[in-house]
Amino acid sequence: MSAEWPLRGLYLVTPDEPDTATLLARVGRALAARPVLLQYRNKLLDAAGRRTQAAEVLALCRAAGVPMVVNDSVELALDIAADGVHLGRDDGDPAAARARLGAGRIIGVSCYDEWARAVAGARAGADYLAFGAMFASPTKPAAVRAPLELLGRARRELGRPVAAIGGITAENAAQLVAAGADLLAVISDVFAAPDPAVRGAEYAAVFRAGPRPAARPQ
Ligand SMILES: Cc1ncc(COP(=O)(O)OP(=O)(O)O)c(N)n1
Ligand SMILES: Cc1ncsc1CCOP(=O)(O)O
Ligand SMILES: [Mg+2]
Repeated sequence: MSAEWPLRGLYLVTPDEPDTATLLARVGRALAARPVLLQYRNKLLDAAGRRTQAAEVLALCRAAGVPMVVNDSVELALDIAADGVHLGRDDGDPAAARARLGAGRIIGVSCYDEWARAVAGARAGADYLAFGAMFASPTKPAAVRAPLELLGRARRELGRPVAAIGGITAENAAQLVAAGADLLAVISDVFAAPDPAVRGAEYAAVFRAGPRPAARPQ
């Protein structure tokens, strides 16, 4: 499936949940919040376990009409026919990923706090550029922190949707959208909530108040 363009809204990223039934129940609730994108991410399971979970989460996303990208692995994205991939600095070259995945799939690139990575990611054909951690992250406490100003600069100068990640909550989300974030990538605040559907739905109001969407890259 193709993503609604421009990409703008809640971007859910799955937690490291080893029990697949538990994960699927949480993802099912979270999808009711109507995220614009979901990333399957698991840093604990082996490759076979990740493949099983990713394929099942993808089936839920398809039923909900939500595009799903896979963290770290172009191979896994191709294997399960996911909608794309998210790549960090250790996950391979975005231009090579584009050559393998073709034009229609989504490629997201981690830029951390580095402007040069964002410029290179845009040149390589990334569909969105991700910055962060914006706040202290319960999931990744050692993640480098990125300044808020990078969001607006990337939005103005690079013509790609800008994702913010790291420690985002429904309470601190508005300042990120006001600063230029198109996508808010969230793990704990939604998936650790008593009901991910209720918590996820709290993000919608933040986007209604934010700046206009970035133009689609050519
Ligand atoms: C939307 C989004 N932004 C950043 C990341 C982090 O990617 P990476 O640096 O490769 O770290 P891991 O997620 O692989 O631990 C992300 N996954 N998603
Ligand atoms: C993958 C990643 N990269 C930077 S922070 C982070 C984790 C975000 O999770 P949370 O929303 O729980 O802070
Ligand atoms: Mg990675």
